[in-house]
Amino acid sequence: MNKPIIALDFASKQQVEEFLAQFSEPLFVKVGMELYYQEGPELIRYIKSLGHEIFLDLKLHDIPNTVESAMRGLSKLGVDMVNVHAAGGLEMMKAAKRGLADSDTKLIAVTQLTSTSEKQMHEDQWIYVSLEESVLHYAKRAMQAGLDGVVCSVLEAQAIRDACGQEFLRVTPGIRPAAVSADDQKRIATPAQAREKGSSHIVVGRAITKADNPSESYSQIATEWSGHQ
Ligand SMILES: O=c1ccn([C@@H]2O[C@H](COP(=O)(O)O)[C@@H](O)[C@H]2O)c(=O)[nH]1
Repeated sequence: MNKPIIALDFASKQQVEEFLAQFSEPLFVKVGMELYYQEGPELIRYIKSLGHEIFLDLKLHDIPNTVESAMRGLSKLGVDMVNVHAAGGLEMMKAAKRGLADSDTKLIAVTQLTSTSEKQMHEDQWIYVSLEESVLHYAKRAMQAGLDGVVCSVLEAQAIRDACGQEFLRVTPGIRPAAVSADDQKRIATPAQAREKGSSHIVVGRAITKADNPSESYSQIATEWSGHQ
């Protein structure tokens, strides 16, 4: 079972240091826009030096040439996973993959953000199919482009596994243990539901980072996710 991915949604390296000091084991962490835009590649090198795996969640979405060049730069960081928006299209996703050609970094595509409801998708994007159909369409395009998987919610993970196979990654944020607030997330599920419904990875931020005891919260989530309760 893959480790839960902890979203390090912090504003500074100091906050990251204080947070990571509470853990004694190697972790799988996610660095997103908030942290990377403030601390940059140096922070990635620091986290790697501690022995943690890294998902660099920058969600690239631009013309193919720009994305390919950006990915070529990111490939030098030696992170474990990066991503693009599937809405950027097949050619953009293929370009992103070309940019990573000389690295082992896995490339996944965001389908529909877990903060998006079906109603919002209709109103904001004018995509008039069901949310699951839209996510499945993006997943199939990502597979066609040669990507390693997608970011989706737990609610679509099983359908993607059925359509794209077990090896195609289903990385699922929007994870909320029972009784934890949904915040801005719309398509949420518990760690146990993620396991039952076919997620390959779960991404957890505030339920751990804002907990009174983050390492205890992490252990409880990891236990529920693994099914060894
Ligand atoms: O569809 C998506 C894609 C990325 N995210 C990111 O995951 C974490 C979730 O944080 P929580 O505090 O557990 O809600 C956050 O970094 C998002 O940028 C996502 O939520 N949904």
